[in-house]
Amino acid sequence: MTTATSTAVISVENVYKTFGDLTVLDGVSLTLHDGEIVALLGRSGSGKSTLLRCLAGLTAATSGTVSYRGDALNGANPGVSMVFQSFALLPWLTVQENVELGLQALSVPAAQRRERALAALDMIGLDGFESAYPRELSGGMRQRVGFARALVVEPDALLMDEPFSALDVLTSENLRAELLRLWQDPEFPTRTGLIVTHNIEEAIQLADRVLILDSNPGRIKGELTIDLAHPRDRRSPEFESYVDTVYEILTGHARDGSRQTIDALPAANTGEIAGLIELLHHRGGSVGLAEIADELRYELDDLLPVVDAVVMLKLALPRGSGLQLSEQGRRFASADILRAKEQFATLVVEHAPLVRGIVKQLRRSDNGAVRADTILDDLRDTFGDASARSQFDTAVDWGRYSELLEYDVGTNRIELA
Ligand SMILES: Nc1ncnc2c1ncn2[C@@H]1O[C@H](COP(=O)(O)OP(=O)(O)OP(=O)(O)O)[C@@H](O)[C@H]1O
Repeated sequence: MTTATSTAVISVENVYKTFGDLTVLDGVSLTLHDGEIVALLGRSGSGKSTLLRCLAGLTAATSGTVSYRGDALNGANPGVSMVFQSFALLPWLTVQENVELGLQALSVPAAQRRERALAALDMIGLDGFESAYPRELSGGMRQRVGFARALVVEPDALLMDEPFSALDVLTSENLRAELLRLWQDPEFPTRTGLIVTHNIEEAIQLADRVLILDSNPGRIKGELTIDLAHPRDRRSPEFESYVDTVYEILTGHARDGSRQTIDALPAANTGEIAGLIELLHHRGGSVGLAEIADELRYELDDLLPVVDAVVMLKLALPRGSGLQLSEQGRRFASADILRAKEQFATLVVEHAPLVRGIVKQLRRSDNGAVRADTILDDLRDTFGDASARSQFDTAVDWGRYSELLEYDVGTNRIELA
């Protein structure tokens, strides 16, 4: 991995991508330079995979341009290979045949295909597994095949969509380290890479530059150059300080008001919310998010909705890269269960317009009850099919806990508690 030069391998200029009414990418621009590894971080649904597919030319942007070495793409990007979270191997082909596939598409003669596939398998530590079938291999070995298949064509740039997230911690650690070793070898032909990940530490460990994507709609929210020599020590204060900075950017609340779903409930249940407040209370009221994630072994996508929820309900306030318990939060943590529920009800009515709206609807109805389907349909109109169910589940959970409402699955009715 060398210092990035200014030669652009892939450029994305002002790309918009919509699916029907949903704007997934909203004017995204980025350049992938020769010789650099870039990590793309963002919450679930922020459009990371969509952006990666635009770079690969697998999805056309609704507007804006994607160029490979100066030429605007019109179809698949000829300079890239991809590695997927799901490995995407063909189960009826051997390891060797899977790796040869990419070369077949390039019409490389059979003898050369065989030779190059063997060399790629050797390089990635799969020597001896040529005739195995994917089902005979562990997840880590299968992903090695995924890497060998992508690298055998010696692509200009490697695009990776969460390549390690289906692997256990040790296996992914091991494969990441090997990939870094390959990248540091000056003979390694693929010099440029983009990796989509949920994992902040993974991003900082691998990348020269980390881009943070905002959601609803997806925009580049922040960028961080990682100025640390390899191998990078996760426990070093410099590494930890980069982790904190990423959290700060990810949870930053300086938005320009264009969020479509400003009233959406974060997908956090009341058990998690109470648990986080308890943890903050035990820690004297203030904790860094990196520390919380570490302690709870929470992935980014587990932690951020709970953080959003406690901030939304004003139980805690964002403070730099951490959280600070509010006066309300302190009272909530010290209260007995009955008082805690009462307080939660007040906060929900005050700060969660969606739950407040449902309670109002129940009060306006003749008998204090509404069919759950009616509420789900309303949520579909506002949030779309994909998010309506999770909004419903969260609203019901918050409403039940605070004893504002009851939900009977049998009769499909929601009613005032
Ligand atoms: N082909 C499609 N048709 C309709 N909506 C889509 C399509 N592909 C993606 N989306 C929507 O676009 C949004 C962004 O999806 P995308 O997979 O790019 O996000 P992501 O950041 O990669 O998410 P994750 O981290 O969960 O993989 C989501 O709301 C998703 O439902």
